[in-house]
Amino acid sequence: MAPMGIRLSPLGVAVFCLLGLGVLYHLYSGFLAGRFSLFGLGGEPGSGAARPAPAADGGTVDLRELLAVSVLAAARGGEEVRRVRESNALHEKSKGKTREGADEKMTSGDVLSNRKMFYLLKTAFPSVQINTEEHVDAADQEVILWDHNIPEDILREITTPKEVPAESVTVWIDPLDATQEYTEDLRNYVTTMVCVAVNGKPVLGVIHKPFSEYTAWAMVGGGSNVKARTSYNEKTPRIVVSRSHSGMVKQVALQTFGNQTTIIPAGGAGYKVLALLDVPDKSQEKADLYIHVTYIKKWDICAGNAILKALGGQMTTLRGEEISYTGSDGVEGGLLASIKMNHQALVRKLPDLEKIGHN
Ligand SMILES: Nc1ncnc2c1ncn2[C@@H]1O[C@H](COP(=O)(O)O)[C@@H](OP(=O)(O)O)[C@H]1O
Ligand SMILES: [Mg+2]
Repeated sequence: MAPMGIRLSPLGVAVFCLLGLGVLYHLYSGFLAGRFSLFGLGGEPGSGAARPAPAADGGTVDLRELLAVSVLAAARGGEEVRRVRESNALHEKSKGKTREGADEKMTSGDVLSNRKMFYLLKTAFPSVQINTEEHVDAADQEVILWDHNIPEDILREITTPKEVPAESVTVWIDPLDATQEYTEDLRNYVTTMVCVAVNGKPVLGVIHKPFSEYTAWAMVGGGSNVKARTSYNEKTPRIVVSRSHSGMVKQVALQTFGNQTTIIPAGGAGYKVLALLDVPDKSQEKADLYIHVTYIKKWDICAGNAILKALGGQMTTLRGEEISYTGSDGVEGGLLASIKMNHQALVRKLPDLEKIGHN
């Protein structure tokens, strides 16, 4: 007999215990951990407290938080890129040669931007795989803390957290796209980029222009701060192509679309994707298609691929194959990027890369 005459039936006690166990399981499976980090309980803004360590199994990450950190990382990296350019202390080096024999350049802008971007993302999300264009010097670590602030425009577009398993995530960083043009002081082509792939599919993309301080971001199935233009010329498209790794791209473009087609040579894969979109930056040229025929790396293209995909466009190899953003760094089959067009019809028009000898 319980106090005050309340009788506890054995069945009631059993149901109560089962409910209690259910609640404990829910807590243990990380539900609250995700919510706590979302509301900043993992570290008060500016307190210097790091995000709580992930669960032993890697736990989950919130893609909305990852987007906020990616936008911040692209901007912080961009500050380094600008500072180095303005101080004129580029310390230009060659990392080696491309397959076509061009110098693969690296500058202090690439190295310092890489350090900021990598450590900002790594400190906020220690359990995710990060692939970056430049070597990360472990002896030169920097703990850069995220203040857990999610910018207003992201909160407005993406109204709920999006949790995914940490082990499904691959982050790709390009700390300075268009390094060749950076060394030539062609500042408008330069971008910093972050991309997040989930199970190899590009899901988040950030492209930042350090010299005009414009940032485009998008999440597939989430939202974006950039959109497609209202119309594109599919018949005689203006085609944006590489100015420093062009290979046979002009011949391919003219052969496919005829001599009336305008070719726009430009630096940077990030810049060329922005050329397809409705970007307010006045110095940004506009094009209808982006074609690349030589070898290229995943950090150069993943952010653009994610943004195009989020806005209903596509980036594929020239044969129309999807690109998987896990595993190896390189992409062999060239690139075709389009939006508001019949992408597969464009693929059918293009000649086979093998037949044109790759470059
Ligand atoms: N054939 C090739 N081999 C290696 N990297 C290439 C390449 N073609 C393009 N890229 C890289 O892709 C990015 C865009 O190229 P482009 O400006 O020629 O369109 C540049 O990145 P980085 O500047 O980050 O090195 C460039 O180095
Ligand atoms: Mg690059």
